Amino acid sequence: MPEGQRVVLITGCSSGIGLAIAVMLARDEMKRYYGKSRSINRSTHSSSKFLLKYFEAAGDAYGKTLSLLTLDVCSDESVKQCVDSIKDRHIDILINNAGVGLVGPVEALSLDEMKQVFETNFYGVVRMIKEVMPDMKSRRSGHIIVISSVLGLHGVAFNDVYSASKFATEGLCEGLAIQLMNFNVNVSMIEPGPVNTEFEMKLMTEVSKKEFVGADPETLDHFRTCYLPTQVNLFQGLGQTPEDIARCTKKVIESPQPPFRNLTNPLYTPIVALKYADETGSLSVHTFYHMLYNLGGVMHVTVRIMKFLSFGWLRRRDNEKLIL
Ligand SMILES: NC(=O)C1=CN([C@@H]2O[C@H](COP(=O)(O)OP(=O)(O)OC[C@H]3O[C@@H](n4cnc5c(N)ncnc54)[C@H](OP(=O)(O)O)[C@@H]3O)[C@@H](O)[C@H]2O)C=CC1
Ligand SMILES: CC1=C(/C=C/C(C)=C/C=C/C(C)=C/C=O)C(C)(C)CCC1
Repeated sequence: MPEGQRVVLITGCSSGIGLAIAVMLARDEMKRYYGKSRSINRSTHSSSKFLLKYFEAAGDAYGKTLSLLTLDVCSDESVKQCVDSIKDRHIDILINNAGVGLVGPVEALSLDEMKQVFETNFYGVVRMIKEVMPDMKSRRSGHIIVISSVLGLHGVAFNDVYSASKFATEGLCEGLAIQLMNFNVNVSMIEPGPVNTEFEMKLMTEVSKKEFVGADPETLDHFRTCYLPTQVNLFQGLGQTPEDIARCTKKVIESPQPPFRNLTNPLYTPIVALKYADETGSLSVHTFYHMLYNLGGVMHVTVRIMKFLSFGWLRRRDNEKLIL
């Protein structure tokens, strides 16, 4: 690896945001990054299909500034093997991106499903950090990045467990960010709203297969006729691309003083701000209730309201360029 290059380990690169970040860093025109990306983790995945997509996206960066490793963030052994396989275990930037979603009424979800979400989204991050952080501390240099979510900052109906896993990760990292300042190690959260990746498709496929036994008919009706159409409209109306998130992540990596919190979607910022505008929580709970149950059927109106609200917000931010 040439002098001055920084080693980046990104988890969950077979698709979406992880793949976009890996490709963007590997193609850095100044060749400042050498990427180690986690590849195939499960037998359910068609590895040849994935590799084809990966090679296509990486182009001639593959093998030069990008290579693939196998990693399952749910396995202690796999995490250790992956980090051990890197020369001198030297990782400058760890990007925790691997994650899974879960939607549906809580009473109809099994504890096993919930544990799997925490195993990946929370303990997966804990495992990676435990393996990489001690070396960063002793070198007194490093950057830990987590692809969190706006759902790590506020709850959304029927996303309760996914949101809880991201809140847990935010709590973990907020504490670490403070401790690690003594060791010159930075911690940054990237907090996207909806992003158009396979994530939503995977959720919708799961939903179509489930009967949600245990939920009463009224709740199930709210889920199917209010929530799901709202989610679809929101992804269409406000969804960012994985490349948008990759650009934001690269900007955070390259910042001399990387911020801890990084919302990626200015259109979504007012939604998050509601929570902080009223410390009792009533403002956000009541607003979300009305947006879902009274305006859900006309979600395009809600999206317009969100764009309108963010317009005032954006005028105060001189570096954003947005077409509404
Ligand atoms: N899409 C969205 O709207 C948003 C996504 N996020 C977050 O962004 C991150 C990336 O999601 P996104 O790109 O959208 O979704 P994708 O489903 O496209 O990508 C998720 C990636 O995580 C990998 N992964 C899942 N489980 C494991 C595991 N046990 N070990 C290693 N890798 C694993 C998947 O690999 P494989 O398929 O092989 O299992 C896949 O590469 C997630 O943390 C998600 O929570 C945050 C906000 C919004
Ligand atoms: C229903 C509903 C909402 C839905 C938000 C959603 C569905 C966000 C999804 C974010 C994702 C998928 C993040 C991934 O990490 C709003 C806008 C808060 C307004 C109130 C009603």
